[in-house]
Amino acid sequence: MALEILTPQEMGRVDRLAIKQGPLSGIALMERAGAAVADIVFERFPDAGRIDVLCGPGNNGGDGYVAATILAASGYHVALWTDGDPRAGSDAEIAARNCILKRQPLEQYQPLPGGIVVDALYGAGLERPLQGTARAVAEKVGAAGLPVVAVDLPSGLSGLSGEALGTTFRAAVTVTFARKKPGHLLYPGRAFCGELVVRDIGISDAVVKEIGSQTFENLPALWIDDFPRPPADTYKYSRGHVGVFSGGPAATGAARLSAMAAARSGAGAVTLLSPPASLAVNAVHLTSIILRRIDGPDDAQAFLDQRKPSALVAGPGLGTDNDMAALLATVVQPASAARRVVVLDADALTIIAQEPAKWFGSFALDGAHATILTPHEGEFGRLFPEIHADKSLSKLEKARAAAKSAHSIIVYKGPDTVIANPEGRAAINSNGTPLLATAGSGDVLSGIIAGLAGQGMSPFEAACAGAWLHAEAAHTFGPGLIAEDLPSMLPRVLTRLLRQRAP
Ligand SMILES: NC(=O)C1=CN([C@@H]2O[C@H](COP(=O)(O)OP(=O)(O)OC[C@H]3O[C@@H](n4cnc5c(N)ncnc54)[C@H](OP(=O)(O)O)[C@@H]3O)[C@@H](O)[C@H]2O)[C@@H](O)CC1
Ligand SMILES: [K+]
Repeated sequence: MALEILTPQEMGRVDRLAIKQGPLSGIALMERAGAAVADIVFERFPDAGRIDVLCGPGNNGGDGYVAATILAASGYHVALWTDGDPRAGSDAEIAARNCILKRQPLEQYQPLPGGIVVDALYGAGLERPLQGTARAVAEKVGAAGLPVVAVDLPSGLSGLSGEALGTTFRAAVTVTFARKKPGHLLYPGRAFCGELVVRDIGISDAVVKEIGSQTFENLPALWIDDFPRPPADTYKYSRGHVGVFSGGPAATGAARLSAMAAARSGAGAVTLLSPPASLAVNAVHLTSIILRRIDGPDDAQAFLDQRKPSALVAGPGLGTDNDMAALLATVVQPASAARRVVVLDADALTIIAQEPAKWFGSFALDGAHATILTPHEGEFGRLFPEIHADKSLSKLEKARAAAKSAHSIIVYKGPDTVIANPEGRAAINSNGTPLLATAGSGDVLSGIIAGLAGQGMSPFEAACAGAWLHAEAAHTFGPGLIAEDLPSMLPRVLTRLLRQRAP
């Protein structure tokens, strides 16, 4: 499965390399791209009374000329509207020359009921907000509510960031070529794209590989080979031992959600580390989860030394007072011998945000240990205020910059969660659901990630798999979901996932 995500710039390099290596020329690729667009119109709108194809001056417009020619030859009533002439010497100029339809000036276009619009104004080359006629037409089409088939990207949308640069077409279907672009998966771009279809236009996987993209769609193929597979002779502690820190008696539920999620993810043993005041309430609610009293950093250290947990979760319901900061300092120090992954969320992130430089300096990431931070939007802003405020960076680039500066894996949560490591590898999650916007959902995610990392999955892969499983569990439960339901959905999701895996 093709997992790479290409920035518009990388896609340009892929196009050029494919053309250079052959056998397909630029115009041959464009003919395939235009044909793919026409195909989607046939499939999705077989009864369209009228098709208005809007062509810009670049190669995106070139795809439009090709699609218009094919649609007209197939008997559709097609009208062609152009915003200037195609650039001289471009493949679009060849496509326009081969198009027998009469060109009409875009400023004369008026949306008509019953029609559909093919938006081939701007694609990967869009560099600034739509202006003048293009902008007015985008507004008119939006107001008329006509179905739009966008070529490569809805015009007005940044393929790099998913931001609307200004007025933007809103597509029912977007047809892109070879690979997805970040703007197709990052919000608000994902919403502007409607249904996203990726079509092969004859660019080989080898050419894409040569570009060396470090961004991937977060699908099981990205991490399934590293997914925990316990050997037949395993025992509970060799299946991973996760420690989860509980806070005071008023907020114990969050840590229990994490603990249960770690257990349901396959960790062989999970210990809830509880302050004395919370022992009774935690005990009432726990059965298979081990409960251990932790009265300050020395007890925490003793647990780490004796039990050598392979993963820890700290933050959910932890509290933010000085005692908890001292406890956290013990938790995050690199383990000397044991391999350990520490997942930090919620209150732990609040503590860290008070002195980020100090904490980030102590986060090890050397293959044996790793720190994984799972901030939502607000937490990300407090942890990384400068990166967060930098309007020139996309969410993807922000996650990467944060991972580098914090020496950590970052799970930048949201409807388009981005997972990044300090070396620049990143994945964009594409199965998010609004069902996950519910209290306690993040605590479950931390637990799943720790559960997987605790079983020996590489930390970046564990973070990616955790984000995917979390959303999949929500989809599986459906409406009415509360965080408690997520761990109990995991067995079903895992069964489905592992059934697909090759033996
Ligand atoms: N053979 C190939 O390579 C293949 C390419 N393919 C297709 O090509 C598309 C990329 O083509 P592209 O690079 O020509 O970019 P495109 O989006 O058409 O913009 C063109 C120019 O418009 C300008 N401009 C920018 N913003 C503007 C604005 N707001 N308002 C006004 N003008 C604006 C800017 O030029 P400038 O005015 O700055 O000189 C920019 O360079 C890609 O999306 C895919 O559909 C496929 O067919 C596969 C084969
Ligand atoms: K477009």
